[in-house]
Amino acid sequence: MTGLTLAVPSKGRLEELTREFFAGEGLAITRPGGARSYLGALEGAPEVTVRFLPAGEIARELIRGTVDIGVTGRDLIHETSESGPQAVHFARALGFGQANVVVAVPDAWIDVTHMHDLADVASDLRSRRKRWMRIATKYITITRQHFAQAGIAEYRIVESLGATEAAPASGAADIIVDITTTGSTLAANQLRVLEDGVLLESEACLVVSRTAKWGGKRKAMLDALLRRLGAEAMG
Ligand SMILES: Nc1ncnc2c1ncn2[C@@H]1O[C@H](COP(=O)(O)OP(=O)(O)OP(=O)(O)O)[C@@H](O)[C@H]1O
Ligand SMILES: O=P(O)(O)OC[C@H]1O[C@H](OP(=O)(O)OP(=O)(O)O)[C@H](O)[C@@H]1O
Repeated sequence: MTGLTLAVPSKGRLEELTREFFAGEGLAITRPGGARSYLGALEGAPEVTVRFLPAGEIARELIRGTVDIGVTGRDLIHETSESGPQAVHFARALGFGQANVVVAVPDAWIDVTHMHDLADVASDLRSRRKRWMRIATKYITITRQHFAQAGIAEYRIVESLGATEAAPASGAADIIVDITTTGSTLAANQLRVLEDGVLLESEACLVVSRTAKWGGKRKAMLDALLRRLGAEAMG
């Protein structure tokens, strides 16, 4: 395989803005097979094959080395695997898709303002109520990593794939780890971000796989493409 594979979001909030980014750099994405086709091209860069994939799949394939370059959220690289960030090179932040992964607690927990307060809540629940503190999230890897760093081990994750903010009020969990942009969903559900509760600041990025095979002419092609896209070379 001598050409380069570029994966771009096939749907969701990053799709349109990714298309605008490439067009703005003079390398418009084309989809000769029509809207339902999963293969495309970059106008003016015939060495590149475009693949249309969901953002989460792009993160997985970049880490595995089965696509060379991709556009996905920084959070999805961190969430896919703890070693994900080492398997890729973040070549350029794209200025859209901004969101923070945060720890939020019910507004009513007035004494709980920092991560270290959660450690107290967790051990209190264990010793007095004989149960674990429950965290609703779809960000399991990021939650485990940051709670371990904060020295908090007494909790259980309740996996939540949608409407995570509803979990504390419904009794499905005590607190949440989720993404927020404007904060309005958290506020509408009477939840508050801890003062040191921003676990990750994310945005859409142009990402290069370090685990792909970079022999032969492919590294030179990559360097040239990154230059055209105003992105940082992979060292
Ligand atoms: N308000 C937001 N809520 C969720 N994700 C957001 C938000 N703002 C930006 N993002 C980013 O968008 C990316 C998620 O895109 P993705 O296409 O997987 O999800 P989506 O647009 O919600 O579609 P779906 O959930 O239907 O798969 C993540 O990198 C995430 O950080
Ligand atoms: O801080 P805010 O600006 O309120 O945005 C945050 C919310 O937006 C996203 O949900 P969305 O409604 O897009 O649904 P989805 O996660 O299922 O795509 C995210 O999961 C949060 O619930």
